[in-house]
Amino acid sequence: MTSTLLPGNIVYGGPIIEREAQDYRSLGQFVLDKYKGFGDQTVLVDAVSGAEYTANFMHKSIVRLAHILQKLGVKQNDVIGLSSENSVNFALAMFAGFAVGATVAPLNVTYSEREVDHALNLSKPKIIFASKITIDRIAKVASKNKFVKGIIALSGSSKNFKTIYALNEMMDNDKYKTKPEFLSPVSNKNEDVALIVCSSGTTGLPKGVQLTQMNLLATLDSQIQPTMIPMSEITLLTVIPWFHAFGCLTLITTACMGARLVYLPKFEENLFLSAIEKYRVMMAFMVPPLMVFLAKHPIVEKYDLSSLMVLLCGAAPLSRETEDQIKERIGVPFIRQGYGLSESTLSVLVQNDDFCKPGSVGVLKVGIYAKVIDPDTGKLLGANERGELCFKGDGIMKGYIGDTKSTQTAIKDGWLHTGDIGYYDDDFEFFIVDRIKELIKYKGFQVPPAEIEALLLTHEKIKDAAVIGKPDEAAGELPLAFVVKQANVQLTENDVIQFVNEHASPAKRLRGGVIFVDEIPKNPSGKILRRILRNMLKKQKSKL
Ligand SMILES: Nc1ncnc2c1ncn2[C@@H]1O[C@H](COP(=O)(O)OP(=O)(O)OP(=O)(O)O)[C@@H](O)[C@H]1O
Ligand SMILES: O=C(O)[C@H]1CSC(c2nc3ccc(O)cc3s2)=N1
Ligand SMILES: [Mg+2]
Repeated sequence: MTSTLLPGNIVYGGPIIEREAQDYRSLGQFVLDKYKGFGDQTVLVDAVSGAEYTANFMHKSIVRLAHILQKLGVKQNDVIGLSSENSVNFALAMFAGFAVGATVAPLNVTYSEREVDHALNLSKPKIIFASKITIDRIAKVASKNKFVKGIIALSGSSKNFKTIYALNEMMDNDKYKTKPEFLSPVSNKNEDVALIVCSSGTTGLPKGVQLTQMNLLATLDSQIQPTMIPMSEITLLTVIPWFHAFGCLTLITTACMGARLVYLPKFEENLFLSAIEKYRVMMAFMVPPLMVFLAKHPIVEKYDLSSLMVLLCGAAPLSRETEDQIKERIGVPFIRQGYGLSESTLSVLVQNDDFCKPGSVGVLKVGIYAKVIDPDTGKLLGANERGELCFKGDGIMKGYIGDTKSTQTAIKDGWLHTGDIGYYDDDFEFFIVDRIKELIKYKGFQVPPAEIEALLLTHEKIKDAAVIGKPDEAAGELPLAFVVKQANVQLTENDVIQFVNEHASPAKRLRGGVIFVDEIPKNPSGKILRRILRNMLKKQKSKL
């Protein structure tokens, strides 16, 4: 599939050839029918317990839970919160929510009480599913928010809320005896919101991104394309949290494709590697910190990772050097980088066999339009010109919940303005430079921190790195690096500064200095938390 250039420098990924999901009455019905069709195939594997779940089991359990939700009074377009680590119950709760036509709002499990309160007040769920690691916090915050009527414990329990139901009791209780089938209500596909995902909160407070039934169904149609190997024979691995758009959408798409998805509730070095070995994983969903781990960590050598055919990486910048190191070290034949946002449902750009230049994020997916504009003047730019990336298409969100102002800034004439700077080359292959908000301004030069970070990661004594702008009266900002050393190595500030001087243009030199740290703060989807680094810098300065 090759992109085409439309009048006015608009690039188009081509039409979706086969419509299937979009013609369904609802997302919930589509998932139910798919699971039913996959019969006794194993579709989910818990890599910690080793438990395996068939599509029949999923179908039966979703039908039962959907009936239970109805008996608890959940109606079409009611909102259901979902706060859990990756687990089979997460999947059941979400798909049962879809089955009754509810809006599912996954919540980040690492949120503090204050953040949970913010997120709940965006989506205002009537019922919340919570697991043992989050239920106390959820219950406490829910008890202060009248719109929450009940909590369903996926595991664990809490005394902080009066109406708590235990999932396993309800699933076994005869009182809830149900029919073997469930008919999902017909949805108003362009209006009804299926999912509210929270954006990562990299640039401010997380926003509640509303994805409609159509956003999801059309995205499924663009994903479900014939593959060389039947999907039923493909084993995938994911550790990306399902509460995040990337994790959540990959769960939904793999469920509808009938692949075997091995999941981990959280990242643990040995478990991640042993799961690949044990289940002969062919494809894994990755974020850059996981890629750096595969490229650099000594224990990787102890495992047989020869089954790995494809690594799919997104959510933050991945350098070509890391890509090369992985290819060399473990011989994974294909690394496919993609680019997406919570606001775009899943990725809008992804590499394929024909378009996979090192460091690129690939080409437009079918159904997606793109344009690059000058962020200051709004002027349309052409090939090889850097500017703000904007996207249009069926996956673009309906808007941010309860925030018309931000929605109007983000979507203009149907175009999603991403806040990311990038360009496409003569083959319409895209490259991300950095976020507009994160560019360092040194004497009028725009310095992308991601580029210096990628360079630092090539240094064999550097385990991890992050770069920010240090405020400076004369120059505006000076690039400053936070560096994590590899274990037991000698490395000085001057070594790092010299290394960058040798390999980068003058504006990128680390004139702001180097700070050695034990760890780079990142969120669960692998994004560097620059706010925390800026605060660390401020504190250091006030100590001096
Ligand atoms: N392959 C990639 N390379 C570089 N950046 C990427 C890639 N994929 C995603 N991103 C970044 O992730 C962003 C989308 O992430 P997400 O929707 O999770 O929230 P966020 O933008 O980090 O947070 P918030 O919008 O709340 O500030 C994109 O705008 C882009 O900056
Ligand atoms: O579509 C794919 O094959 C994979 C390759 S990487 C990818 C995505 N990356 C992101 C990043 C942020 C986000 O909100 C969604 C996605 S999907 N999708
Ligand atoms: Mg964003």
